[in-house]
Amino acid sequence: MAAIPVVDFALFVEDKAGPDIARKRLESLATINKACREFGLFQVINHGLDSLLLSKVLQNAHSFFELPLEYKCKFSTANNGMGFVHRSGAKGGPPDRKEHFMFAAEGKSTLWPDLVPSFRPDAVEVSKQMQKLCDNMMAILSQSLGSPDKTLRNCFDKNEDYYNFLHYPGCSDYQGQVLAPHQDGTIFTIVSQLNRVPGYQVLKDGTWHLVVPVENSLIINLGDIIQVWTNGLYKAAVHCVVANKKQRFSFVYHHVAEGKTRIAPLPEFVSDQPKYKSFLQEEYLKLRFENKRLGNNFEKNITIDYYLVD
Ligand SMILES: O=C(O)CCC(=O)C(=O)O
Ligand SMILES: [Fe+2]
Repeated sequence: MAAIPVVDFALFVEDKAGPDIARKRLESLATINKACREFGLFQVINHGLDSLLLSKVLQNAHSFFELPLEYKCKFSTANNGMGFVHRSGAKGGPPDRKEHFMFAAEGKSTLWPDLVPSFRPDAVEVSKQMQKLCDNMMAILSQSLGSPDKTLRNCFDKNEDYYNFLHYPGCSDYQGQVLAPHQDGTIFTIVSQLNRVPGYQVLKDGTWHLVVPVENSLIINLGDIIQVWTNGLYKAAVHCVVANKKQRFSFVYHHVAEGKTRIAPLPEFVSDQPKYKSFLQEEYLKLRFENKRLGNNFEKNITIDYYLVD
């Protein structure tokens, strides 16, 4: 089975020099390039996120999700997928066996659970650290494409990130998918498998690969927008979560360009014809959300293929 590469980010974030470091960086960039073309995904260690903070985030998520459903439902907003959502998934298809609590990273309007007082400060702090990692990651991904550091970052002015705490209850009598296969409508998504219970899988050449949680690692999962910018060179990861006997917690950070950003293939990645028409980020997210909510046909959820040039 093809292994999912684990990249040591210390090579990039630490201020070191020397021929050995330069060579290792080039090797890692080649590893990232291959993984992004084949899986749309890789793992990173030494990413700069505070591991103690992530263990507090896990504790907070644990404390919140074990509260009564009635209390958690006070944090449902129902209009844009933000807030608490008990079981989601496209109508007409099986519901996902999970609950989640989603926030806009700017954090303006979402209510915070008063019964878990550390939830908010810890989430705000981890989101700040994630933002820094996103900026570094954009530069590294650009380098991995053989382009200047700012190439991908110059595609948008501002970002509108959001993040999500997920809880998958343990399943003793079910072994299928608990989160349906999908690609994220993001630039990329960073996933922390908080309590290291396996479940996250990625699809490659028709086979699902389990992304085994490595201690203190994060999954970098490319989304549709990088796929469009690179005209299909880098893939958005097709991923799902499968059941585990143990309950599973994850923290997922979605790096997203501001709604008014126009998305189109970058000329440097188009040799013949652009594969995608241009569109607004907000238009795509709205289409995806409405399609999911109306769920007129489970098989026909809107994906990035909607913008393929005929
Ligand atoms: O919970 C996970 O590990 C993955 C969640 C996910 O794919 C998503 O929220 O888009
Ligand atoms: Fe996802």
